[in-house]
Amino acid sequence: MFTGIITAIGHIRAVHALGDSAAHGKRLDITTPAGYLDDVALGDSIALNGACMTVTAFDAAAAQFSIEISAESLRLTAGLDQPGPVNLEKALRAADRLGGHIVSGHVDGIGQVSHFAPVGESHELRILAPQALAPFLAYKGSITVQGVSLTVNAVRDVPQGCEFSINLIAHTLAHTTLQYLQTGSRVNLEVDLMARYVARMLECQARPAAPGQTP
Ligand SMILES: Cc1cc2nc3c(=O)[nH]c(=O)nc-3n(C[C@H](O)[C@H](O)[C@H](O)CO)c2cc1C
Ligand SMILES: Nc1c(NC[C@H](O)[C@H](O)[C@H](O)CO)[nH]c(=O)[nH]c1=O
Repeated sequence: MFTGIITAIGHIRAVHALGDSAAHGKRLDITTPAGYLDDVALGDSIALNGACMTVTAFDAAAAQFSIEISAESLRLTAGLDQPGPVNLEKALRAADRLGGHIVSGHVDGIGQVSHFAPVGESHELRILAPQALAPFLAYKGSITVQGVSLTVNAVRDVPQGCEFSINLIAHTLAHTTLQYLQTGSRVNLEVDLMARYVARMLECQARPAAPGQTP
């Protein structure tokens, strides 16, 4: 479990093939700010751009850790197959403040930036999401973009899917990789857990109960 409050920007320094075909995953070597791994142990979960990964090796003194990403996870996520900056979040501890919203670390879909420009003292970010995620996007609902917990300010259905808009404050840009986004950038999306349950309840209510089924 995560909250979507990014705690550091790391860097994917090396991407190693774990086999010689597309069915194989990759090992990523990631560096972090000094001290970031001091409370991390082998097997801990760290989200990379919103995708939960398991620490398979680490050197806290060198501020470096490795994860293995499966071919399946590579297929379902964006940007984790190449060197570059990544948003990092360690898994939630019971005593932590829930500053964002509840995030599982399972990427639900890949969106594409359709607009990113300054507006007043902040920035407007618009993202085109796949049609399958449209039922989970709502005005003032929560969404995770590249692992960052954000508030949806507008949603509209378009022929290619569902476009939503977010207001990004300077603090969020400065502390996340969202500062590097451009029109056309692909981003990992995770929809709000509550929206997922509401959609499922509505789906079940619309269906007649099976014979012998009790409420
Ligand atoms: C606790 C947890 C740990 C995970 N660890 C890994 C991992 O080490 N490697 C991987 O390829 N996928 C892992 N996943 C799955 C990965 O996050 C998922 O495939 C993508 O987010 C796409 O939905 C993990 C998921 C969770 C919830
Ligand atoms: N909800 C919005 C946020 N939230 C704060 C960020 O999640 C946080 O700054 C980031 O994870 C770094 O720690 N920020 C926005 O700019 N816009 C929102 O709607």
